[in-house]
This record gives sequence, C-alpha cells and structure tokens, in this order.
Amino acid sequence: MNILVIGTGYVGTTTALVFAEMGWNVTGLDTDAQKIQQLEKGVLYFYEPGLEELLRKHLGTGQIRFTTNKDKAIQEHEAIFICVGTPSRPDGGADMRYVKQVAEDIGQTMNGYKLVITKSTVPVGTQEQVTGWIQAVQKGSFPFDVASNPEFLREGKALEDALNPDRVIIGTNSKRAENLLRTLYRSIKCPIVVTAPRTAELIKYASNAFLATKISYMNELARLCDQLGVNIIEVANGIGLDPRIGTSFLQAGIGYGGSCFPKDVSALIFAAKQNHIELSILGKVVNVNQTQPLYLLDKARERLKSFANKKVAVLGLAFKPDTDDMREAPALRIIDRLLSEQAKVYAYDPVAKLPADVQYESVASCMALEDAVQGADAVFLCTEWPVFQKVDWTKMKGIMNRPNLFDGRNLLDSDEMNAIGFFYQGIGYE
Ligand SMILES: NC(=O)c1ccc[n+]([C@@H]2O[C@H](COP(=O)([O-])OP(=O)(O)OC[C@H]3O[C@@H](n4cnc5c(N)ncnc54)[C@H](O)[C@@H]3O)[C@@H](O)[C@H]2O)c1
Ligand SMILES: O=c1ccn([C@@H]2O[C@H](COP(=O)(O)OP(=O)(O)O[C@H]3O[C@H](CO)[C@@H](O)[C@H](O)[C@H]3O)[C@@H](O)[C@H]2O)c(=O)[nH]1
Repeated sequence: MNILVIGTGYVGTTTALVFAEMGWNVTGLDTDAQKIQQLEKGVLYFYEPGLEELLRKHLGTGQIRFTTNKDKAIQEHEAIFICVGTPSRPDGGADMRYVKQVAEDIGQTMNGYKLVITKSTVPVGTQEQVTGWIQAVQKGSFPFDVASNPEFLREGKALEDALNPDRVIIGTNSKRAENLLRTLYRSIKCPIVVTAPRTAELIKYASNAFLATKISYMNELARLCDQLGVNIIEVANGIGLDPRIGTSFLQAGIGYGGSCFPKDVSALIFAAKQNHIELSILGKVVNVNQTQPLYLLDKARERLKSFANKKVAVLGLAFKPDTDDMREAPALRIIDRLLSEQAKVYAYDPVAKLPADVQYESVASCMALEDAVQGADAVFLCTEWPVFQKVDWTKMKGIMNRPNLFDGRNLLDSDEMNAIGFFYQGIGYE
C-alpha cells in the first residue's frame, strides 16, 4: 500500500518519515512549493532533532518523495493521511478550511478506493463532515472510508514519540479501514485502540486539555507556594510518586504555549459551548495560563521597581526546548509587556528566532548568550534549554549590571544561584 501524507508541517513530515522508516513507500504533498523544494533537497525547514537525518536517509533509499502535484498524488495512493493545520478561529473554534479543501481535492480526483485518515486534530463530528465533503464533489461513485487517527507526538521529541507511541487510536466503524490501518501500523509495538470516530476525535482533545489542566493546577499551586515559603519542585516530586498522579507534567513555570495546547483547549471549550455544556474547569485553566507570564513579571517589577530603561535579557524564546516553534510562546507575552513598560530587551535562543513582526523591531536579537546578558539589570529565563544549566553563571553575574535572575522554568538551582550572589526568583521556588 502506498501512503500519501497531505501537509508536510511538523506532523506531516514526521508521519511521512516514520512510515518510510517502517518500510512503506511514502509521498509528502504540500501546497507550499518552497517547503517541498527544501524537503526534496534533504533540508528540514524547521528544527526537530533527528528528523533531517532520517529525511536524507529515506531520500537515499527512495522510500520517500515530495510533490505539489495533488491530482497525480491522490490518484496514485490508496492510503491518504490528512496532516494539515487546524488553527484557532477568532471565536476559539477550530478553523477547518484546510481539511475541507483537502477533502474536496480527494473527492474531485479519486479514481478508486481511498482510505482517508485524519491525523490533524479535528473537532468531534469531523469524520462525518469529511465523508460529506468528499461525497458532495465526487465525480464517480468510488468507495472510500474516512478514519480518525489522532497524533500525540510532542515537538522536540517528534521522532521518538511517533516511533514509540503510548497508543495508536483508530476511529472507524469500517472493518476494511481498521484492517488497513492495523497493517500500516503493524511494526509499532503499543496498544491499538479501535473506537468510534467521534470517540477518537474527543480522545485527542481530552488528552491535551487534561495535560494543560495539570500544568495550570501546578502553576496556581506554585503561587500559593511562594506565599507559604514552600518549594513547588519538592511538592511535585512528593505528589508525583503516587502513580494515580504520575510524575510528568507537574513542572510549574510561565505556562504552556505551542501550537497545540492553547488552540486545542479553546476548541474544546468552544465545542462544549455549542452543545450547551460549560467546561468551567478548562476556563480556569486558560485563565491561569494567560496570567502566568505576568505573574513572573509582577515579581520582577517588585524587585526592580520599574522596567523603564532597564536592560533585560530574555533567554529562551521557543515555547519549549528542542524546537524553534514560536507559536504561542510565553516568552512573547513577557517581551510584549517588557516593551510596553519601556524596558530595553535583549533576546537570545539557541535556535528560535523572534517573529518578524514590527512590534519586535526594537528587541536586540543576540547571537550569543553573553551579548544579551552583558550589562543587564535582569535576566528572564523563559525556555528550559539544558544548555542554560551549563552556563558559567559566576561569569554572567560579573558582566551584569545588577544580578537579578527570574527563572520562568525553575531550571537553575536556587541555592547555587544565591551562593553566586544572584537575587533568584523562580515560580513557587526561590
Ligand atoms: N505540531 C504538533 O506537535 C502536533 C502534534 C499533534 C497533532 N498536531 C495537529 O496536526 C495538525 C498539523 O499540525 P502541524 O503543526 O504539523 O501544522 P503545520 O502548520 O506545521 O503544517 C501544516 C501544513 O499543511 C500544509 N497545507 C495546508 N493546506 C494544504 C492543502 N490544501 N494541501 C496540502 N498541504 C496543505 C501547509 O502548507 C503546512 O505545510 C494540526 O491539526 C495540529 O493540531 C500537531
Ligand atoms: O510540566 C510541564 C510540561 C509542559 N509544560 C509546557 O507545556 C507546553 C507544551 O509542552 P509539550 O506537551 O511537551 O509540547 P507539545 O509539542 O505542545 O505537545 C503537546 O501537544 C501536542 C499537539 O497536540 C500533542 O500531540 C502532545 O501529546 C502534547 O504533549 C510547553 O510550553 C511546556 O513548556 C509545562 O509548563 N510544564
């Protein structure tokens, strides 16, 4: 069976490469000719550890190829994964225009049986919608199935997650689709959950919203820790050892960002509202997350009195380490506020760059961490890049104007930083 992956972003490129690694012949299709040209040359146009090596390997084995020719690609492949974006609309719902476009492309062009698999994160009911969109434009009466197969990979660990998933969710009522998907995933060792399409669609949103809830809970608890003089890291360790709670996603910080949690939580709240259900807990999760970067800023303002004309180094821009993805990065909320309060902002990230928006023109983007820290009145640490732990902080203190360190990810050791002579403030940790 030949596999077509439509949309060669983070998920599509990873999916294509993982199926190539499993021995399938895969084609990646995108409307963006520049991305396709780069991928054809073996160049990954975003930062994701391990992916470029795999891309080069499978361009070499001939198991992967890329194209912008959608008609030919749709006709030549039986299994079609939809991996296009589903960004937030202004009302919070998921923007389905790219999925609809792909469904119509498939409907208009198909020339035989197609298994259409939605890997994009899509609202409950999408499987039925995609079926309808395909049927509405079909020229011949070719059979097809639409299945839901949500993706759970994390950026920065995309390859590792996609090759070793905790589970594969297959949402279908068709035995033919189920068997084909079981065949496609036959070399993956993990539980395969076959369920109704609507259930599969909700499992994806429910997972992300649950993880976001864990984070906001810890972030709110961290604010209490600051008042009580309790260390949130120790609290997280203590509660996490209960397997009913688990050790992961208990890290307090300046909040979650990225292309998934913010948009998916808001899409779930929106979908619930449409069904006359208020997911009130998730409303609070969003609220805590939106105020969390400002919480650290408030702590810093207390210390500095005012940000006006202060030199502030922002270390780490990406929403998490090992990615250059700046979508919904909490560092941007910090920078926006610092700029509005007339601070002089110097930014450094090992790989990520600030968006080319006019509002960031006054930010100095530094090539080296030292350039950002030199003469600074305060450092804000916004991404827990491991390399920041290896920095010679004694030396950094020596080149700063005032040794104030606001650690938005609780990455550094507060005792060590205090011993060096820093004023150190983390989140629920000092
Ligand atoms: N990024 C992640 O870590 C992640 C993880 C799991 C699930 N998801 C979900 O997967 C989906 C894709 O996310 P992403 O981050 O890879 O998005 P992305 O924005 O990086 O990539 C989407 C790609 O689709 C292409 N595209 C748009 N319309 C097209 C069309 N009609 N035909 C062909 N290509 C088209 C775009 O040019 C782009 O390259 C989203 O629904 C997202 O919520 C993302
Ligand atoms: O204890 C924690 C864990 C994470 N985060 C933050 O949460 C955000 C998201 O992190 P993570 O989940 O690791 O990255 P994503 O790549 O956004 O992955 C999430 O979103 C994807 C897209 O839907 C899903 O596929 C993944 O399963 C889900 O983890 C980042 O800003 C992290 O800094 C915390 O603040 N504290």
